[in-house]
Amino acid sequence: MTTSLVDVASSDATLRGFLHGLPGVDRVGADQRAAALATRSIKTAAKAHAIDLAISMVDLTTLEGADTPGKVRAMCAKAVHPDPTDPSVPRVAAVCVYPDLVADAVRALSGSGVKVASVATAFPSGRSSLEVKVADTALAVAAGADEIDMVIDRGAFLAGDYRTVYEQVAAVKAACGAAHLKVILETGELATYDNVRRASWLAMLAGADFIKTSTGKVSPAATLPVTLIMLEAVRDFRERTGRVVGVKPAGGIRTTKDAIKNLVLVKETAGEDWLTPDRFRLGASSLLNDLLMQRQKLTSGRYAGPDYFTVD
Ligand SMILES: O=C[C@H](O)COP(=O)(O)O
Repeated sequence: MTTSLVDVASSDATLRGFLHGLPGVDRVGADQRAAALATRSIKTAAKAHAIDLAISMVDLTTLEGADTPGKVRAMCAKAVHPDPTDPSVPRVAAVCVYPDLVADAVRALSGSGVKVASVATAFPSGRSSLEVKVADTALAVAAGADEIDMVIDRGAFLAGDYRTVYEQVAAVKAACGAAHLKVILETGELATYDNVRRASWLAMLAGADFIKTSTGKVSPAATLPVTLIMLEAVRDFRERTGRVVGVKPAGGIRTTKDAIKNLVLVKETAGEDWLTPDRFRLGASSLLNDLLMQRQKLTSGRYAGPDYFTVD
């Protein structure tokens, strides 16, 4: 990290000064650029490649109060072999579950190469003490989670208390040990694009390995302009510090078209370097089946019937 960025977090005033000194986001420009990139058409060969890449980037997610070990085991089987009749379909990147279901996912995925991600830190609201957030994280990691998806304290952020957010992210990062930390900004609650840029930098300064748009519980979730702003942030952060941070849009991504629009955005904003599951994920509970259906349509020329794939 350059000296200037190390110093940024040394006091409340320097942290605030740095975040408020970031260039403002041109709202109209960001909306227009995202909309223009979303209309790019891609050739059939590129589409086949994009679908497999998107499958390999999916964090297959279930975050419902009614989740059961059985549902998680079924999801894990699908994560490893998305289409059991076609071994050429790649596995997904990770499954994402509540902390109490991590052990079930770890058992079901043993040796598969699919990572286990767990939400933590009083997901989705983030309303608990730092002690509880750290314990929530430590328990998920002890149960075998490879990745932790934490939520920021939006109340503190919006009140301008950046120090609290910074310290919470840093403490949770320490509790992660070797596990990777994704920091959820919940952009639908951040009110402005400038805040999305500030929250992205704040999370990265505090140690995030990934920045993630949303919990999936708040609308709007992963919009293209917001993902664009976050991709610019990781690009600029690497330029400034040499450190690579990933991006995970999550929430409301349901179709192959949505996934491909995201991949175009990655290529045109952060660059091709980011087109890998180590640097880009798609958090989604019900995207995978559409990717599988479109993949089959490309290979066989026709769609499978609606009952062909198991329910996401
Ligand atoms: O982290 C992922 C999200 O919770 C998934 O949201 P979704 O159900 O809208 O796909």
